[in-house]
Amino acid sequence: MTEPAISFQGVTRRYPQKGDSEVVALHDIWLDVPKGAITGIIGRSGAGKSTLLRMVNGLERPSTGKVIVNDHDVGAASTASLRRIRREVGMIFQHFNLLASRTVAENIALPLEIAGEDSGKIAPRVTELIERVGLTEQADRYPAELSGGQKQRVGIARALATGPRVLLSDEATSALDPDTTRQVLELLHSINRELGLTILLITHEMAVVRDICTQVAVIEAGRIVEAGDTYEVFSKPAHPTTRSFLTGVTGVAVPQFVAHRMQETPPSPTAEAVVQITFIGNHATDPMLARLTSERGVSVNILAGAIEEIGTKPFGSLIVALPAPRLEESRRFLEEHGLLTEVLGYVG
Ligand SMILES: Nc1ncnc2c1ncn2[C@@H]1O[C@H](COP(=O)(O)OP(=O)(O)OP(=O)(O)O)[C@@H](O)[C@H]1O
Repeated sequence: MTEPAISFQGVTRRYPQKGDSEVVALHDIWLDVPKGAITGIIGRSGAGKSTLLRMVNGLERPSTGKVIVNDHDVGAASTASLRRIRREVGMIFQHFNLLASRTVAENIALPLEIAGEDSGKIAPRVTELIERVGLTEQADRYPAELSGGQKQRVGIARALATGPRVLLSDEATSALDPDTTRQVLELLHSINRELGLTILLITHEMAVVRDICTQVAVIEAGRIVEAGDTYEVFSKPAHPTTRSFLTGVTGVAVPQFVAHRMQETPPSPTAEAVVQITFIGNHATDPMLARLTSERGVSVNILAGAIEEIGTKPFGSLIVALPAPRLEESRRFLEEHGLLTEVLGYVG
């Protein structure tokens, strides 16, 4: 691998609490973020995502270990070199963090003013950035007059103003509706491609990872539990946390007529188990379900399903009902053939 853009080397972050106790927000993190890629860090609330991201621009410092960004040791940087590093690392936020009293153009100009850029150079640079994010008509509007998606475009243009090599994204689409989310992710993707910018984003949504990340790291209780190429991790998720993020990602739901009857344990000896089956790549479910019936004599009832793509590769989910007494045997059969299964409940 070529030199990584960001390298976490044995990073631990402790927060002292009252008395002798402490919170260990990050525990011995080793992670390389490749140059020019889009890397996603996914984890539940409190897993340590923000702490990890904030290490990259020096808003947090490691208690032990090193964070190397474009060859700078950020944790050990002086205030002056931290200022230089921050020019190379842009950041966008869930709630945009725009100044309400400044127009779109003035918000985007701000980092250039702070960096002491010549005033003659600021206006053309701002125009170029506004064009890049598609806000030419909104240049003189104030944040309150913009939609959420437009506000995030201003955030992106502002983060790009000083020509960073790395862009950090802190849940940048969490406050947006699905259509706007898709547009903002497409913009990030095109910036990554056209400027060769390294993007490191944190999210709690696997759909964001599926849509634009080529690399993913799963974080749980301050530890990286799984990391690698997105498609590889999606194809062979080893950790239960990764699997639970994956089974939720297709948005396939149990139909209402089943959902309202579902229970946590089998209500009768003839009950059926409702199972979500997730499949990736070339594992076609149809033959596997047909084989479960023909070879094992298990009848399978399909309740819902959808197929999507990661990059150009298929990724799908089915919800089926099958006889509860045959559940464990059926799950083993499907999992041995590369499908993921999760029991959602039982119906009588
Ligand atoms: N300044 C702080 N002082 C004490 N504890 C902190 C501090 N910042 C974070 N923590 C703790 O560290 C852990 C990780 O927090 P962090 O904000 O990094 O998680 P997260 O994955 O970003 O969560 P969320 O998605 O909810 O933002 C949590 O247990 C949190 O309470």
